[in-house]
Amino acid sequence: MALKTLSAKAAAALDKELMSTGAFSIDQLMELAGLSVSQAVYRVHPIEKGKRVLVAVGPGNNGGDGLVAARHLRHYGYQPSVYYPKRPKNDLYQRLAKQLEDLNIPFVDDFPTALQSTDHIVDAIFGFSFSGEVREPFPAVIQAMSETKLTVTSVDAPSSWDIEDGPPKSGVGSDFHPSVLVSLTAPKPLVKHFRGRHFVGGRFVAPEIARKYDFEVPEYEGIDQVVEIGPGGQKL
Ligand SMILES: NC(=O)C1=CN([C@@H]2O[C@H](COP(=O)(O)OP(=O)(O)OC[C@H]3O[C@@H](n4cnc5c(N)ncnc54)[C@H](O)[C@@H]3O)[C@@H](O)[C@H]2O)[C@H](O)CC1
Ligand SMILES: [K+]
Repeated sequence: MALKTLSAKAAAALDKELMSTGAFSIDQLMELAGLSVSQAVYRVHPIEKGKRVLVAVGPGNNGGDGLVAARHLRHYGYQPSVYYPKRPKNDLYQRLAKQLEDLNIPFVDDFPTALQSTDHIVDAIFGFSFSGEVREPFPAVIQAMSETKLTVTSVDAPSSWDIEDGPPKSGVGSDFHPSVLVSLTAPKPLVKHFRGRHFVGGRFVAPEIARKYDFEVPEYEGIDQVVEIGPGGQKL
């Protein structure tokens, strides 16, 4: 039996509800989402496999999750670097970036070059609000992640994939198949096209809210912030 999926529309509505009637702030949700991502990276790519992690950060909250993950990874002993070409002026993102600067985490300008000297990649470019064709400057980044032999961990969605229909039929992203996916709160319909290691994270949903949105909160163990499930969302 597979976990129920959450459409892009339902995921956005859930986000809104958590931050209104749910009484969460975006900072809290993003902190827990990014913490989940850092734990998934620690599981699939323990430090002994190489400390360098390149985090590709997009302009929205998916990018924010990536910034948080980079901070936690640094505290675990990794050496993250961050590609962050479109920085919103919003106070939250500025604070997250400042926290990384204070940890001496380098910001890199050229993603394909930075990819030559890393051990692992985190794709935090786009999540459930992505639509249409990938706009500049991200096509070259998606292309580089499609071609690399390194493990790519995608946050919530492989960036460039349609949230309902998966990889584009042609062009940028059509051959992007990350090895790892961390679905936040619940898998999105695109997971039917995913073949790698799959985790669910975002351990902050009350049972009542999950019931309302018709998805299941997975059975997290102990203090874990992620649960590994099957590629298409099957329970393991
Ligand atoms: N409840 C949760 O699970 C939480 C999830 N979080 C994360 O938030 C993202 C969704 O964030 P949102 O800000 O709504 O959008 P995105 O980051 O997916 O992207 C929006 C961003 O991207 C630009 N954009 C859209 N399409 C394109 C395109 N074709 N080309 C270029 N740019 C594009 C758009 O303009 C915006 O700037 C979710 O997936 C989770 O990762 C929260 O962190 C916590 C709660
Ligand atoms: K992503």
